[in-house]
Amino acid sequence: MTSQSTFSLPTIDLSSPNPVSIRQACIDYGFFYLVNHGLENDFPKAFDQSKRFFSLPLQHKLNLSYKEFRGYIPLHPTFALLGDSKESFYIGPLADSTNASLNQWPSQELLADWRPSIESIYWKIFGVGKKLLSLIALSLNMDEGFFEKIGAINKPTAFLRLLHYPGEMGPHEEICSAHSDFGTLTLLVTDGVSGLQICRDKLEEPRVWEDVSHIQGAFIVNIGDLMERWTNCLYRSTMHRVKRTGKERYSMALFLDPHPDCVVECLESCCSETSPPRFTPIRSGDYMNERLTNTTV
Ligand SMILES: O=C(O)CCC(=O)C(=O)O
Ligand SMILES: [Fe+2]
Repeated sequence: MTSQSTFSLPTIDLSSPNPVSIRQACIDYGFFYLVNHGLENDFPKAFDQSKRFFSLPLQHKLNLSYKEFRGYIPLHPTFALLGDSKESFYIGPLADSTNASLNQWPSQELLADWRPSIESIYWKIFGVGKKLLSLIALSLNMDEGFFEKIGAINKPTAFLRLLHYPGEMGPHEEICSAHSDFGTLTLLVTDGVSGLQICRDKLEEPRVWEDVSHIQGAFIVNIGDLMERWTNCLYRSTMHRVKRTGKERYSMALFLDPHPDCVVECLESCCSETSPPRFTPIRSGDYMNERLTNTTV
């Protein structure tokens, strides 16, 4: 596998957004930096909270072990066949009154004020994602409220994933294996330690991996597989991974996923007689369950 380092993703400025630039970034890369989103000062606080959690003794973390797609996944769990060197903690949809109780939280005695801090960052990132999704609708020549109307965002099913890569030098080159994200859109923040790479052409052999450099205070946004389906592959869900550097690393990602009952089918503006829909319509919940159940990432 080769890798190039002279590479820069497009930058979208949320304080003066231009749907044409968003469209181009999604067509060319499926990845872009998002700046001037207003959360720059929240990132260090969010990482402090993440470090507090991952610094807990293992047994406390294991008491919150992953179930129903929520909770703690330790280093090298048995299902991580690919041997990723990371531990993670998932927080599921907060607005969903039936399922919010499935979330697992460390007790107030163990980590005072952790839950409200994490809930606060969840909602703040969610707000940015919602704004971005209305711009993405405009970039596709749809009404700005389109995704909200069809249930892609109004009953949010967003998952927040806190990640910690301890920096141990294991046998694998990848500490987060190559994958594409499943849902609509992902907003990622890293602590600046390098390692994130994208592969712009997943069919090319051998794969060419390009380093995504860090921009202080920026989100790294990427298109997910369901958005690729909605847009008939006009917008790309680009494969990415984290390469081992031997350095400890923290990141966090908010995955915006449609409501389970939302049917994902080719957008009117993305198909024509000469470019018919490539995918059959699918209920988001069925698609996500299948992908989440079979994932090793
Ligand atoms: O840690 C990173 O920078 C990437 C994480 C990622 O791609 C994911 O959680 O889907
Ligand atoms: Fe990802």
